[in-house]
Formats: sequence, C-alpha cells, structure tokens
Amino acid sequence: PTKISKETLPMDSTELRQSILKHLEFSMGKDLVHASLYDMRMALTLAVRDRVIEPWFRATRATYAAQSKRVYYLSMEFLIGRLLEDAIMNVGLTEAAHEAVAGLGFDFETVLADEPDAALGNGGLGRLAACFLDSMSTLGCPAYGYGIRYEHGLFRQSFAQDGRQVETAEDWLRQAHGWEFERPEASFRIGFGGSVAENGRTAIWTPEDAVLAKAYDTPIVGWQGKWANTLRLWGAEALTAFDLAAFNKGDFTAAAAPEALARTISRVLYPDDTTEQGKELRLKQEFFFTAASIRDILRRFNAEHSDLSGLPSRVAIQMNDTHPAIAGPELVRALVDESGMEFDTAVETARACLGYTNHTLMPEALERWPEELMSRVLPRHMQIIERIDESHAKAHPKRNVSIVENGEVKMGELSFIMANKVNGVSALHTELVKDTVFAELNALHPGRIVNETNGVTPRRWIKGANPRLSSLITDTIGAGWEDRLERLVELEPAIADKGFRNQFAEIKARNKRDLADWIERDMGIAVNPAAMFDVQIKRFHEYKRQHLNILETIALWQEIRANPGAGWAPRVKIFGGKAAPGYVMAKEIIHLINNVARVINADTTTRDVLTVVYPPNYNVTMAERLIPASDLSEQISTAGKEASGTGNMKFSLNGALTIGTLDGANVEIRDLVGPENFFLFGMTASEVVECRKTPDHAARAIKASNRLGAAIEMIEAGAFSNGDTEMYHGLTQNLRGHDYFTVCADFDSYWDAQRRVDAAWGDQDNWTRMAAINTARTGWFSSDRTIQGYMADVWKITPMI
Ligand SMILES: CCc1ccc([C@H](C)CC(=O)N[C@@H]2O[C@H](CO)[C@@H](O)[C@H](O)[C@H]2O)cc1
Repeated sequence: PTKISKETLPMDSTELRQSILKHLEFSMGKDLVHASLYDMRMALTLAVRDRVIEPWFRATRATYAAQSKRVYYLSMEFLIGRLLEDAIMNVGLTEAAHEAVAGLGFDFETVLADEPDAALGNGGLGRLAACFLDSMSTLGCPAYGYGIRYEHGLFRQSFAQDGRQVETAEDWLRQAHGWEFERPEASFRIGFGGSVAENGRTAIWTPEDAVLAKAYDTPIVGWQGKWANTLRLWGAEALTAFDLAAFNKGDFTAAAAPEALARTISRVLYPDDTTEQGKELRLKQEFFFTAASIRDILRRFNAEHSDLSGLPSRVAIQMNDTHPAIAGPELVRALVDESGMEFDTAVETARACLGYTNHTLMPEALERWPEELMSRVLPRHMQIIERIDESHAKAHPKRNVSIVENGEVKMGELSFIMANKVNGVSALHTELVKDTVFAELNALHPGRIVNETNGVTPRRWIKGANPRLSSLITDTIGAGWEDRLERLVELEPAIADKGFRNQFAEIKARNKRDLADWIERDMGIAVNPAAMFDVQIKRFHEYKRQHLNILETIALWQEIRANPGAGWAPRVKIFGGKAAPGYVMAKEIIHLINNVARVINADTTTRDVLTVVYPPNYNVTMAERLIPASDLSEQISTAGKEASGTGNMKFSLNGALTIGTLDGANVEIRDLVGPENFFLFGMTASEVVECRKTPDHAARAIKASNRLGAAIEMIEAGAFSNGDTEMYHGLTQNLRGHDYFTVCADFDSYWDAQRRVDAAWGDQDNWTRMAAINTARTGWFSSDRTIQGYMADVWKITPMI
C-alpha cells in the first residue's frame, strides 16, 4: 500500500488563538468577555479537532485507495478518560495551546480539567481498548473501534461518613463533549425476540421488538497526527420516537415510553468487571452493538466488493473478550439468510474474519447465557449456535467439547470455535488458557492460541502524564522515543551518571510534591512528600488482594508503635479503585481500608512514618496524576489470577519499583528489569493450586504468623469499627476459613518483601538507580509493540504509514 507520511502542519499559538476565537464566536456564539470555562474548553476542542480532520480524511481516502484490509475492534468498553490534552499532544500543539489559552485570559490546566472523563469502561479491558485505538492510529493500521455510546459511564464513587462506597450515576453527556460527529446516515434497525420461519436452506427471522442503532463517530488521531482512525459508538433510539395517540389521551408516560424503552439499551454501562450477571438487558446491549457493527462492516464491504467469499481478505474483526461473541452467529446469519451462502462456507468465512481475546480465567467472569433466554431474545442465532455446535462435534467426534451444555450457551467456547486466532494477554496467562479453561479446544485446534502480551500507550502514560520525565528522556536520548519506545534502553548508560540520577530523583520528587498538594487540597490530608508513595490502584476484587495490603499496613502500624525508634521508612499508603455495586466482600474491604486510614492517620505517634490515603472516584485522569508520583507499585494478586495487568506496566515506565507475585505480566516485567530491580514474593500459580489442597491452609498460616494473627484479631476486636466486633465478620471469617485467594499463606512472604523494600528505600540513590532501570528496560510494554503483534499474528495486516 502507498506509504503516506505527511505530518500535520505545525501551527503557532497566534494561529491557534485565532482559531479558538473563531470557534468561540461562531461555534459557541460567545463573545470572549462573556466566555465561560465550558465555552473556552469547547472552542479549544473545536480548534484542535479542526487539526484532526485532515489526517482523518487522508487516512480514510488512503485506505479506500489502497483497498486495504481493515481491523474492526469490537468492545463493550472503551475507557478513554479525557480526550482534549491527548489530542493536543498528538497533533503537536501542547506549547501553542498553553500560550493561546493564556493569551485569551484562561488557565490551560483549568480548561483541561473542565472535561469529564469518558468512563465507558470498568477497568483493564476497557483501558486496553483505548490504548489500542491510540496505537492503531499511531501505526497507521486502518481500524474502527466499535462500541456503545453509554449515556452513563462507570458510576461516580464517593464515601459515606462511615467510609462505605456510595455509587451515583455518571453523567458525561450532560454537556456536549465536542469530539463526536452524529451519523444519522449510519443507522440500523436491530431486532429482538420474535419467531423464525424455515425457508429452505435458510430461515426468516421476524423480530417482535426493534430499536434503531445510530452511529456517533469520534476521530482518534495518532502520534504526530500522521493518521486518524474512527471510534464508532452506537446510540439506541426508538424507531417511532413518540406515541402521539397516547399523548392525546393524556397518557404522557405511555407517549414517551417507546423512546425511554429503546434508549435503555445504551443508557448505562454494567459496572461489573468480573462477574457476569446474566441480565437480559446486558445480552441485548451485547447484541445491539455487535449486530450494528456487523451490518456496518458488511455495508462497507458490499459497497466495494461483490463476492462475499473475499470478506476475510478485507476484514479482521477482534472480539474483546466474549462480550461481542454473538458476532460469529450474526455474521453467519447475514451470510446465510441474507446472502444465501451455504452454511458451512459461511461458518468458514466468518471464522476467517474473527479473532478472540481472553482477558480472564475467573470462572464467574466467563459468560454463559441461559439457552432459554438466548432462544427468546435471539431465536435465529440460537438455531445457528446449535448448528455450529453440531458441525464442530461432527468434525471432532472423539472429544466432548460443546458450546451448549446444561441449558447454557458458553460464550467462551463459542468465541473459541468461531475464531481463527485466540489470544491470551500475557505469557503466563496464555499458558494457563491452554492448560485450563480451553485445554480441550487447544488440543483440538493446536496453534490457534497465541500470546499477545498487553501494552500501554506511551503518549498518554508517559508524554502526557509525566512531562518532566519525558523532557529528561528527550534530553538524554533525543526525540522520537514516543513511538519507538524500545529506544528507552538508550537511557541505561546515563543511569551510571550521578547527575542523571539526581535529575531523575528530582523529577519524581516534584511529581510527588504536586500530588501531596492535591491530596491536601482535595482531601485535607497532609502527607510527607519525602515519604515512600506506596500505591495500589485498580478495581477492587479479592484476587487483587487489597485486603492483603491493608493487613500488612495494620501489622506495620503495630510494629512501628512497638518500636518507634527502629528507623522505619516513612510511607504513604495510597489506595484507589471501585468495587462493583453488588460485590459485598469487595465493598467490605473498601469500608475497612477507610476506617483503618481514619484510625492510623489519627495516631500522632506514628503520624510521620505512616499515613493511609484513599481518594474517592479513581479513574483514568486520577491514574495519570498518581502514577508519575509513585515509588512503589503494588501488584500483589494471587498468582494465576491476574491475566496481565496494565497498571503494572505504567508504574514501571514511570520509574516506580514493583512489589509483586509471579502473576500475569509481572513475570515479564521482572524478566526485563531483572530480579534485582523487582520485589518478588508469594507462591507461584502452581504452588497456590498445591496450597489449596490443604483445606486449613489459612488457619495454619495464621497460627504460624503472630503478626498476621494479631492484625486479624485487631479487626475482630473492633479497633477499626469503634469497638463493633461484628463489623468485618464476613471478611475475617473468610480469612480464617476458605481464604481462596491465599492471603494468609502469602502474608509472611509479603511482609518480608515489604521489609526488603524498607531496606532498599534507605539508600535513595540506589533506589533511584533501580527506578531508572525500570523505566529504561520496560519500553517493550508499549501498546505499539502489542498492536504490531496482533497485526502480524492475528489480523495479517500491514501498516499504511
Ligand atoms: C461479564 C462481566 C465482565 C466484564 C469485564 C470483564 C473483563 C474481562 C475484566 C477485565 O478487565 N480483565 C482485565 O483485562 C486486562 C486487559 O487485558 C488485564 O490486564 C487484567 O489482568 C484483567 O483482569 C470480565 C467480566
């Protein structure tokens, strides 16, 4: 394909200021003297968006001209965060924007802070999708992201007086956000329910319900504005917006019902990130966006080609976990029922287009839809799933792998069988996928499973979030590392230089002072900016073991009180993260952490050595604030449970040291930075499996560890619940009993590792050396490298730039 390399033309601050002023007046209809913060943010957004249009059009034209294959990334979640600063950086306008906005009498940071996060995701899976969009645009990989335009993203988290999590609806669309283009011409009628009539080799499905899926396009510009792809999010609308008859009869709710009902489909993101709820609305959401996307893909293909057997050479569809798994049956339905393709040929053609990424081994996260529900909501698809199951069983008579089992439709098996490539998201995870959840299918389809270890975009997570470190990197190795992150290794020689280490340490110190100011301003808690910032930020889940962290914190507090003069490394323990609203145990852990913080922070004897901080409503923007100011990254999941982790990569790249288990991508981080620059603890995945064979493994561990026993007893005694001995009963009982995630069995190893951390902290210059080595040796964890892997191994596509 013709390589195109013309970068976006530079623009100086004067031109940009003119463009902002033009939009303020003509797009926002506001005179500068009356402009609000929102007006200024929107005017700046529109001025920057103008700069994105050109590479966007150029990319689309080049893709059509080259008849290039396209990637379609189907995901129920895109955890984008804020867009403005990222776009400004990608089109090279950061300095100009600072000056232009200041020249118009506004503070740039304040204008940026006015943008709400697009929180269209729960955690790792959603954020990975957002990083992938940035990398596909930066690499010039022709691609569409397809998802749902939720009116309400992930809930806002606040804490009640007693420290419990409170959820309130998130409302990012209460104001226009300026980045999306409504596309009424790209609308599709999506049916549900109804009946199926046989029609020879095919069938006719007559849905009983239907909604309109309307497209909203957001341009995603890559580094240096060379290319821009499209994120197409579907919004649900009623086919008939208003029931005038009901209105005339004065039944206003009935009149508005059609619209309200239809919009329910794209109203809100399900806040669960590990437990499938099996809710009908969730299934409808999954089908809604998947079917609209498949229709849009086929419309685009048919506009350029007449022979559908050529589809795989032009279309690569990636299913981000099982949530879009219905894509297989829907594509087969369209090819058979609407284009008359023979069934088995249709299955082959569909499979040749489809890839499936598995992000979790947690049994409760693997989607299984009741056959009854699937038959009722998607009767034709249920028929097709059964036929796919039959033909797979016929092709592999010996083995008993089925999609439909015990009245349930297993979406993992369906995705595997309908995909030509299945991938895990870290080396360890991919091996576990082969050996556990898909062992049978792996044996039947050797070579179908490949590994694509996750990555993160260096644009948002280094260049954007840590400008001070970015300047040091550029000063040291020159520019160009932003889309060639493997070049960070060139930093290594400089690490031997004390001057460089001092600069590195000073950058971390300044980032920490900024964070300390924010914590003081936002939470009224004064923290010691010279203390070690020990950070655990991620969704709350028992396998991520935030409760192991707080147990160690309690034991440490006790130890400091017992030996105040022992020269403890001063620490600020920072937690961040949300729990799914229905996840009781995770919410109990949040409740405990807030109350341990209350008690420890009130202890004047240990005040300067240990502080616990838990800012509410952790999100992408908060991660961008916390990670550059972190010294210690907590990646302490039960080995074998965290598929990869991506926060771990962001911390290492920003010069934090990891305390962690041999789980997910921690293994590959440790391999790259070197065991001497990583604080390892805990059982391996196979040792955990062994450990569980001893039913009372927790009781034994508690008996063997006084510190652990004492910490649990403190909780039970009501030390963190104003004497209420029942408050955390569920948690302590679970720890003494089942303790499935081996918190107790791993406690002493974790404690010892934390003491090694203390010792290392004592030599600040050596700590800085280890931190800088983490930055220098983790360039491999760029999502550009990950996407290059998908392009070569899965999508068989070559970049256009
Ligand atoms: C059906 C409810 C539901 C929703 C989301 C999910 C996701 C798969 C959970 C998730 O975000 N998994 C995380 O994906 C990251 C990106 O690959 C990994 O880095 C994390 O280890 C993994 O937990 C499971 C179940």
